[in-house]
Amino acid sequence: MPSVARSRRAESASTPSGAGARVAAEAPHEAGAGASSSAPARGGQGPLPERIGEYRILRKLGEGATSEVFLGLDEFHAREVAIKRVRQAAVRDPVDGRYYSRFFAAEAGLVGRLQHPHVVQIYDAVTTADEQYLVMEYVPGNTLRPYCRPDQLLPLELIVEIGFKCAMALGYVFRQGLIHRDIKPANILAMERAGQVTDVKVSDFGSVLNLGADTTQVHRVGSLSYMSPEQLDGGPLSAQSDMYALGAVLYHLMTGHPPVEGESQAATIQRIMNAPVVPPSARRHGVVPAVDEVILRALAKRPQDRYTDWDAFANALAGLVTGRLVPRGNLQQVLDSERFNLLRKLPFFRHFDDVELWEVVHQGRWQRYRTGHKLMARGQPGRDFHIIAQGRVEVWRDGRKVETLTQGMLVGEMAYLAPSKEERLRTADVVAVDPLTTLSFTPETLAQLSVACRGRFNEAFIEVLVERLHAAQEALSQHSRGR
Ligand SMILES: Nc1ncnc2c1ncn2[C@@H]1O[C@H](COP(=O)(O)OP(=O)(O)OP(=O)(O)O)[C@@H](O)[C@H]1O
Repeated sequence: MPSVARSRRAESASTPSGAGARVAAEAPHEAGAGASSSAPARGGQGPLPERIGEYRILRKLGEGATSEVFLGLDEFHAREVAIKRVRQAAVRDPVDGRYYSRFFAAEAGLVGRLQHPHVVQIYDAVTTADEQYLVMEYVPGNTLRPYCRPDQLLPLELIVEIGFKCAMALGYVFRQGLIHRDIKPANILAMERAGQVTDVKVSDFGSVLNLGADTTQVHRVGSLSYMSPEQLDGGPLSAQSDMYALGAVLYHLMTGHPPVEGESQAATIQRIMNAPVVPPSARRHGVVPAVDEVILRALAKRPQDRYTDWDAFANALAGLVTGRLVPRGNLQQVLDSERFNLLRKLPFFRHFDDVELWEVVHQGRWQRYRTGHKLMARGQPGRDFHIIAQGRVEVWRDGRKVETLTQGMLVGEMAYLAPSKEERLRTADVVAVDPLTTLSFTPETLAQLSVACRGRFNEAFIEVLVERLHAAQEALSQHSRGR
């Protein structure tokens, strides 16, 4: 939920709906490295509860202005969950209590609704006489907040990658008719492995604006440093308002400073409305003008000067990676965004939607092979199939080259699709003739995909097989005409 603090100006400003003005004051440089991102405004540090509802509590993960978040065990589904329990003192607050209840209700309204690999899933919302809590997907790691500190900045390329994933996720959210309204580093959870950020998930939908359902609005919800001019002004909100906020988060991650700072809240508000933003390149070595351009466009004062839609913003970010406009730094491996964009171009995946494509990126096995590598040998059993992501292979049978397969084509699917074990033998030798990258699946890894995604694979397989059948018939009829 958004931390709520009062801005004098915001309080005194009129709001069309008559609802109170809510501007969360962010203190950008107080970012701590721990899991807990903000000090509780009210309520104390109670002892760790043993259980919350049906969940066994393992430890505390963090706390915000209005709630505490615990790691719990969902024994029924055998999974760890994050449980966000609203502080009762906050709900009972005579002044702000009703807003806190609204924030809870907003998130509770999204149970089971948002299913995207880069959005934290909300599994359940529970209200009893004594407590209110949300049960969410557990994201092991931290928020992005510590990485805004000038001494802990992430590599540029990773920041752009984070931006791409968040833009895709927020595009998905917007297609559900929702505007997040409180995109800030503390609301983006970073999964970490061995101290490295490996993935991100957008969280905390307490401030969400449901375009289809919300008839009255609480205005000026959000966090000052990342708030768009129109949001601050109580104007109509659009996807471009979240775009501004994401641009501000990326700016902060790149430079260690929010795009606009003032000596006071009033000064910050004044600058957000009027002052030009210092380009990121002036604040971080290695940032090229193309990066400035992408970030500054998201931060344009007028919504119509930002990107027309989320895809355009995501593509502009991806273009920085593919165009090698951000230095590779320590990250030599292929990035998820590159993989995603590569698959998106392949005809095999043309019927997959973004969420399904992300599943493929995450679940498939990506491998590189050198030129000359024998990917498959005739007569050997095989259960996996490969999709050529980059490079070419030659198919040899009886000492004769029968085919050259290129990017986007399938290899080994016949053995994979064969109905019986005896038939699951490779019928040809397959050799890489270029440095090769493939994405492969076995029956086991494919079974881990969602039903919808497996359905897409089946559709694509059928299309490939029908194309092959046509090609074979064509070859046969040519052969018989030639005789
Ligand atoms: N799904 C999750 N998985 C792991 N940790 C989480 C999860 N959700 C929240 N946390 C941790 O709990 C902290 C507080 O969560 P959150 O920001 O949602 O609470 P809040 O009361 O809404 O805070 P605020 O009002 O400051 O935004 C986060 O900063 C994060 O460290």
